[in-house]
Amino acid sequence: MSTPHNWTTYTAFLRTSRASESDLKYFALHPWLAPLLSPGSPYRSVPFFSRLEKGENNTLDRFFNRVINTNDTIPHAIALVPGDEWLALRRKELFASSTSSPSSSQQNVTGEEKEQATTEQETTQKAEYDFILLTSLAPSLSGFTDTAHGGLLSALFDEAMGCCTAAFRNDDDAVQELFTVNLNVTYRRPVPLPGVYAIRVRVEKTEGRKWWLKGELVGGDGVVRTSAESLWVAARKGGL
Ligand SMILES: CCCCCCCCCCCCCC(=O)SCCNC(=O)CCNC(=O)[C@H](O)C(C)(C)COP(=O)(O)OP(=O)(O)OC[C@H]1O[C@@H](n2cnc3c(N)ncnc32)[C@H](O)[C@@H]1OP(=O)(O)O
Repeated sequence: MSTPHNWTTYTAFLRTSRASESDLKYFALHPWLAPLLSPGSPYRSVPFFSRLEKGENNTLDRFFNRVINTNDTIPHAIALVPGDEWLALRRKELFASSTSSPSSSQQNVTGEEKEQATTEQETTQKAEYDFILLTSLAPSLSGFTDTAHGGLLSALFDEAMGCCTAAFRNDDDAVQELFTVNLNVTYRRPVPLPGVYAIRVRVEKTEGRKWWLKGELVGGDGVVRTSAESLWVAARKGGL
């Protein structure tokens, strides 16, 4: 077991963490990932939160941080997140008309503010996706021969989407924890093993306690092999 990561809040974790040199070196070997990892990229490379050890007495994320955190399952995984400025603009965009705004200061965005946000978007580096998971998938994740198991792919989408929603919640947030209530995965093409893949996800819209997300998995050939749509619901205030 590795040393537990010393995180306090997810926002602080995103701001202060950097993906490990060994993971970065590994993914940099794949030329198709260069635009995402280069200094000019709109994304920052951070550790994949779910993969971090949370401590012997903390059972959070055990599936991701222990069971499939091995050389013959997922040897390498990192997350790419947009810069703070772009995330702030996306927050404004997503919660402008929603009652599930992540903080009271972001509620009731006026037309003028929307216009300002649009101008800011033109000057801030645009990120097409809200969260990207780069992952290597090793042979022991097979269902059919040398092919990733569909259930594993669903779990990867679920986790990437969960991390994506977490980035939009502020630490002092009125929004409660979010849960997947529906995850619809379309298996378009087999996902060969071993391989390196990007799972890129985006929040499509929010409405009250409900958040809709979309995602797709691609490899170096750019073919969308799997896609997913999900609905997340924020727990009622005061807990479940
Ligand atoms: C430090 C932080 C770390 C951050 C890192 C994060 C990484 C995390 C990664 C984690 C990744 C792992 C993630 C996982 O694996 S999460 C594990 C899998 N998910 C669950 O276990 C969730 C189980 N479900 C529940 O507990 C309840 O349903 C909750 C509490 C979520 C809502 O129950 P609640 O009683 O409060 O709400 P409601 O029933 O009134 O519904 C509310 C609204 O939603 C609509 N609705 C509901 N269901 C569906 C449906 N299926 N299709 C369409 N619509 C649906 C419903 O009609 C209603 O709409 P409206 O009538 O209001 O219009």
